[in-house]
Amino acid sequence: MSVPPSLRHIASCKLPTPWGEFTMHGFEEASGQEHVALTFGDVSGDAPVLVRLHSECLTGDALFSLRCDCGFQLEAALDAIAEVGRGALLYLRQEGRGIGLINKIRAYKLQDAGADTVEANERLGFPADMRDFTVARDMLASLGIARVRVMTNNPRKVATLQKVGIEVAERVPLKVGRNSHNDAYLNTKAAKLGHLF
Ligand SMILES: Nc1nc2c(ncn2[C@@H]2O[C@H](COP(=O)(O)OP(=O)(O)OP(=O)(O)O)[C@@H](O)[C@H]2O)c(=O)[nH]1
Ligand SMILES: [Zn+2]
Repeated sequence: MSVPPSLRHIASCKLPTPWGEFTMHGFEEASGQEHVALTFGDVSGDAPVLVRLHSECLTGDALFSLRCDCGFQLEAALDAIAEVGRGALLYLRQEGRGIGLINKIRAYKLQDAGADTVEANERLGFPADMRDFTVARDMLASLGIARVRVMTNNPRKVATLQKVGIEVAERVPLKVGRNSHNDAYLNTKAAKLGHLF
C-alpha cells in the first residue's frame, strides 16, 4: 500500500501586489489543511533565500487589529523580500497559534478581563502555542529552498527549521508595529514564549 505524501503542491499562479508580482503556490496537507507560499524572483540556487514563516492571523493580517504585530510583520516581510528581489513568504494556516479563530476570540475575551496571552490559552485548556512548523520543511523543499535567512523574533521557528534539515544562514529580526494596544502582549511573548525583542 502506498503512503500518501504529507503535503501536495496543488497549483501556482501570479499574484500581483503593491510590492510587485509574486507567484502564489497552493499546498494541501494530507489532513486537508491548506497553506500558501508566495515567492518573489528566482529562489533557486545555493545562496540563502530571505524567508518569512507567517502564521495566520485574520484579525491582524486582514482586519487591521492593533492587538498584535502580525499585520505589520506581514507587510514588512513582503517589503523586505521585494527590496532584495528574491524570497518567499510561507503563509501557514495556524490561526491563533493553532487554536483556531473562534478560540482566539475566546482568548481575547479573557485577555480583555486581565489574563495575558499565555494564561488565556491555558484557561481554555490549550498549550501556550500549539503550532507545528514542520510543514514548512515540505513547502520549502517543494519550492527548491534548502538555505534560508529567516525573518522572525521567535527562536522556536529557527530551532524547528534546523531540526528538520533546513540550513538557517541567519535570523533576521522583524520588530515592527509595537503600539499601546499590543505592548503588553509583546512583552508577554518575550517573557513567556522566548521571543527576542
Ligand atoms: N492564541 C492566541 N493567538 C494569538 C494571539 N495573538 C496573536 N495570535 C496568533 O499568534 C500567531 C502569531 O504568529 P507569527 O506572526 O508567526 O508570530 P510569532 O510566532 O509570534 O513570531 P514572529 O516570527 O517573531 O512573528 C498567529 O497565529 C496569530 O493568530 C493571542 O492572544 N492568543
Ligand atoms: Zn496577530
